[in-house]
Amino acid sequence: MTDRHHAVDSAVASTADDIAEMRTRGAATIADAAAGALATQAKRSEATTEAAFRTELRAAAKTLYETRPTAVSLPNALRYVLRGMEGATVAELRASTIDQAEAFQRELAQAQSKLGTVGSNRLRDGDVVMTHCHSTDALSCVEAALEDGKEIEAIVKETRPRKQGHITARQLREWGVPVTLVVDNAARRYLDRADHVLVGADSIAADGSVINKIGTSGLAVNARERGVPVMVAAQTIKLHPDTMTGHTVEIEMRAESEIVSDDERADIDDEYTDDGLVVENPAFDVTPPRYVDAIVTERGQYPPESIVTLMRELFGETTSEPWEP
Ligand SMILES: O=P(O)(O)OC[C@H]1O[C@H](OP(=O)(O)O)[C@H](O)[C@@H]1O
Repeated sequence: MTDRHHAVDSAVASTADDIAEMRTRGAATIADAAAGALATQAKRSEATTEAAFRTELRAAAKTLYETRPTAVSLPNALRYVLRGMEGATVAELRASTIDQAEAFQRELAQAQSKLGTVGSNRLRDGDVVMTHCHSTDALSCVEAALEDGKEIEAIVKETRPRKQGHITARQLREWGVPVTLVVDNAARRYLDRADHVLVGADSIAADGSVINKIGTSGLAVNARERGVPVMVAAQTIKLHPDTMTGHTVEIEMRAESEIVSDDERADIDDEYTDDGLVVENPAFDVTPPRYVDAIVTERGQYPPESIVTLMRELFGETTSEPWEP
């Protein structure tokens, strides 16, 4: 273990593990957990100098950052908290970091609720929404519509391989929403009954492309062909500032064991010695802006092509790694 790893609190390491293993998942939830972990690091730090405290917090941020690559809400959360780390003494640094993390978590919750209000204005009484994966931002739009007294129904895609659609279905049922759960391959057939496709996002690129759970792009193309509008619910924490300077968003490749067991693999091809059978498991895909009707944020709704103006306003032109001063 390096000194850097020694400095990272065990609670931070455990939060990082939870994110990597998807026990904590969903872009907004990951951001909230990461900010909370930095606050914990600040609270528990035994650093005696300002420099040591800063080093510890940056090491904690790096540990959290290295868990999953696609949802930009994670580095955006880390950057937000570390930028608020101010003071000339350890006590001041500790207090400012904790305050900033708590402010971040408060703003995250408020943003989601504001976004929900904006998104719910697009939903009419009696509408049917088709969902993909589980997005708290997308669900906040349904929740706000229900609070307005609108009746909403849902067609929920299962979302292989991890079946986050079950989480969506459970939440919607708790709210009393009639749910039809379908396998992913049934989506096109059920689009005939849908008034909206409603999904979240892990990252939004400067050109308005939406990076979300694998299968979103195919759904959006089918929805366009069927004339069903596609609404993406994404707080501004999902805007990916690096894409303004030409960077692309890394798509996470997850373990093949999420798709096939060892036995299933051996059943297909038991020749482990060659590379004849390759199993790939990308967690996300990219939906081009022309298939998206609106990106709904806490700052209002945007056509995807104009999201870059909001991105520039919020993040400026340049970015750095979250732990860089
Ligand atoms: O922030 P909220 O809207 O909750 O979720 C946003 C997105 O995060 C999820 O990723 P995963 O399940 O962590 O791979 C889904 O792709 C979902 O659309």
